[in-house]
Amino acid sequence: MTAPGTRAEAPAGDTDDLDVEEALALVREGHRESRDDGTDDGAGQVPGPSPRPAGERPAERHRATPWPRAREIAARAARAQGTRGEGGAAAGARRAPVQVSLGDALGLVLAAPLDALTDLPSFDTSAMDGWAVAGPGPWQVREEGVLAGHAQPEPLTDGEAVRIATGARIPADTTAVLRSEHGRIDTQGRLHTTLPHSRLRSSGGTPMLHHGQDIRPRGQECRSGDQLLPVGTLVTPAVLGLAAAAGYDTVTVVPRPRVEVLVLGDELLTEGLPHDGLIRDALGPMLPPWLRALGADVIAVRRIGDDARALRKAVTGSKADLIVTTGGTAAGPVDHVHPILERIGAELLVDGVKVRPGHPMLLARTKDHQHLVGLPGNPLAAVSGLLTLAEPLLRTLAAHPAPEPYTLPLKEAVQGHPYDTRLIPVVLRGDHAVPLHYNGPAMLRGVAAADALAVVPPGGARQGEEAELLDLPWATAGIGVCFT
Ligand SMILES: Nc1nc2c(c(=O)[nH]1)N[C@H]1C(S)=C(S)[C@@H](COP(=O)(O)OP(=O)(O)OC[C@H]3O[C@@H](n4cnc5c(N)ncnc54)[C@H](O)[C@@H]3O)O[C@H]1N2
Ligand code: MOO
Repeated sequence: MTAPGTRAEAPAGDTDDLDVEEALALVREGHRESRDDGTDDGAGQVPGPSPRPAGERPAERHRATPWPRAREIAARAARAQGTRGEGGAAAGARRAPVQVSLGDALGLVLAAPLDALTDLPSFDTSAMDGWAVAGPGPWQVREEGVLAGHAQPEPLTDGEAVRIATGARIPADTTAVLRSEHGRIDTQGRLHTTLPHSRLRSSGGTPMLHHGQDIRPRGQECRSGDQLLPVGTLVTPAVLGLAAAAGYDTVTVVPRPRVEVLVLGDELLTEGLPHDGLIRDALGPMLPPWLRALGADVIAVRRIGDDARALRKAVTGSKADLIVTTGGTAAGPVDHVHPILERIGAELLVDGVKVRPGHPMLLARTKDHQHLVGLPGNPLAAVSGLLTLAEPLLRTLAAHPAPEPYTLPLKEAVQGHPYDTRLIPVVLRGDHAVPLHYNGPAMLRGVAAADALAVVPPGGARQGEEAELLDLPWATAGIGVCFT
């Protein structure tokens, strides 16, 4: 299969390729070989297989969910709201549909069909600038012309013409519109057609325009009440245009899922250079726009530190449909996410995923109509959790269709994890996915230059092997479109 969009069509050696080369050079610089002890830091291509990856608790392997299954669970979890248990019937109590103005509807999904509120066009309309004519020519031309937006003009009588603009109302008894480039007015003020004979129909030896030519009849596109678009349609700029043309001021849509981000960790700085063991918070700036690109309304970003009580209060007090936490998912002394979830009686739907990076990610139902995705603190592991758990869940909540899966051959072999799926940042060049370096769990350098993440199955992938790709939102939709 080929990648969607223009990337696959880019001919080798064009300027797009230069951009990609620059990106590749950037992320390849300083390339080091992977360590062979299985604790690769990701600066090299990929780690070698490791029989027991560092830091993994033995019990975790039993609990961890295979990566494809984790995505399915996340996608279904939002549908099963109101029903305890992961499977839950699709009794999906989604939030009630809302009416929003056209200006606020972009990127949302129609919750009611878009039925025409009027005929389109709503009156017989001239398709061209020229003359409305009645009967065969030549025609006597009226003094007053008809412009778009004007009142209904007087009916024409046979042998009469009136100057008319594109979009203007057609006078009653008009037989055709003669385009301005196809007419000539003689010295007596009579209009003649200059159309070549082959374009004319003969009627009783008199040349005639085709009946109805260049007239858009009322209801040509739709009649009032016709369904223009079904429930589930994504509101694009074209849908906004159609809705406006069909008489809508507001549309009924599935509301944006409300998301609250809780950033955990006492070691995080929000400005300046890292110092004294403190580091910059990379997730606070990254997650809100990324979540918005996934269709969410980010209602709050809170910094909780490593304070268990504050975390509990923030979770239990949240009005969001989805709470996203960062860090604190592992088993360290200040990793509070699991204990808090247990204490508040949350139901763990996914507790660890067989994916690298990001295996400690989790998904819980905190209460009816509310879920929590726990992203690991390592930044690329957090990206992995975002795409594995948050993206499918938000997609269901927002009623967005699942993207069509697609694959591309890998330009280079990628070593795999022995048991787990790997997600590797890639750039898409021509019809190949080129794996990027700096793909370690704590690194964003690779993904910041990437177009997509390649899904590498347990055991790895050979050079030329087709790999499933998860597009990054800005690589397909453009930065201006998707962050509304
Ligand atoms: N005993 C175990 N230790 C660890 C395991 C494990 O299974 N058992 N898993 C390792 C893996 S894999 C990951 S990933 C991390 C996940 O850890 P947490 O989710 O608990 O995250 P933290 O410990 O809070 O942080 C990990 C790492 O990431 C840095 N961090 C945290 N938040 C941010 C942020 N907003 N911006 C930038 N960097 C952040 C943090 O300083 C740590 O360096 O656990 C392993 N350990
Ligand atoms: O391997 Mo972790 O899941 O460092 O990201």
